[in-house]
Amino acid sequence: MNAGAPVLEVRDLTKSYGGVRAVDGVSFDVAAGELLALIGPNGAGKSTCFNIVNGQLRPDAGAVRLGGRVITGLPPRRIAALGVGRTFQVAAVFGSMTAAQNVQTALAAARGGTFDLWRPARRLGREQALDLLAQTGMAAQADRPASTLAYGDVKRLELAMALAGEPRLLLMDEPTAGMAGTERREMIALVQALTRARGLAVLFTEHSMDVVFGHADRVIVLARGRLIANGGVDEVRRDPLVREVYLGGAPTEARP
Ligand SMILES: Nc1ncnc2c1ncn2[C@@H]1O[C@H](COP(=O)(O)OP(=O)(O)OP(=O)(O)O)[C@@H](O)[C@H]1O
Repeated sequence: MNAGAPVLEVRDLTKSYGGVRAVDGVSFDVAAGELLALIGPNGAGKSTCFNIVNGQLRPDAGAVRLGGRVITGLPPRRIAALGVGRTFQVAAVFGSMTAAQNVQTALAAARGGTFDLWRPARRLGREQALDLLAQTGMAAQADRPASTLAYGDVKRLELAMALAGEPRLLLMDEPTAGMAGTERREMIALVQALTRARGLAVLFTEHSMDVVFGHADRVIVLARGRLIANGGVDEVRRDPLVREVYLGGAPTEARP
């Protein structure tokens, strides 16, 4: 990695679906240890940006660099192996496996193998899995089948699984979706603590504005595929254009 280079550099990304320009000349960076929120109205282009960064979609133009290296157009598995993890709005875990076995599966996948419940190898990675579960507040749930876990715990498990790949960059689709009050605040505080402790770069989408403005280090705002703001929490919250198109507040001034 280049000394001082951001973990993620997105430059002039453009992607159209037929006549719809879903992402239009978008550029931003994410640094190590930074929690960056990507917000915008429905259809603004957030998922399209995520899918380009992790290789599920090819942009029409523009570049994505990870640690200074161009990764645009590489297949998703390759990009994951280079250190890009992702968690989804609807968690993807195996319900019949325990929490620990789910993390062991993720550890095995990160090493390019498979986890076999029925062979002696089933203890492989258990200690490391337990460590990751402890880091996400799930130590007491390690041996429970994932199907019996509370919703918030499934999201914590998914986070432990994402960390199994030792990502440098973690993309999180609405990490607190479906959670209320205290659980939501605890989840984002956990993500924030892991970001700091591991020097992770985290890019997350989120519809809860209390989560975004209470915890993000910086906020970028998309509207109809264009980046309309990029700055600190207070700066973005006060931005008249952001208020007009997204936050629903009265615009205080027009922009050229
Ligand atoms: N596969 C597709 N085919 C055609 N149009 C698409 C496709 N995927 C997305 N779009 C369009 O591209 C635009 C951006 O969509 P995208 O899903 O990236 O936005 P988003 O900000 O993630 O929205 P949401 O918050 O609703 O998930 C929208 O107008 C959407 O209808």
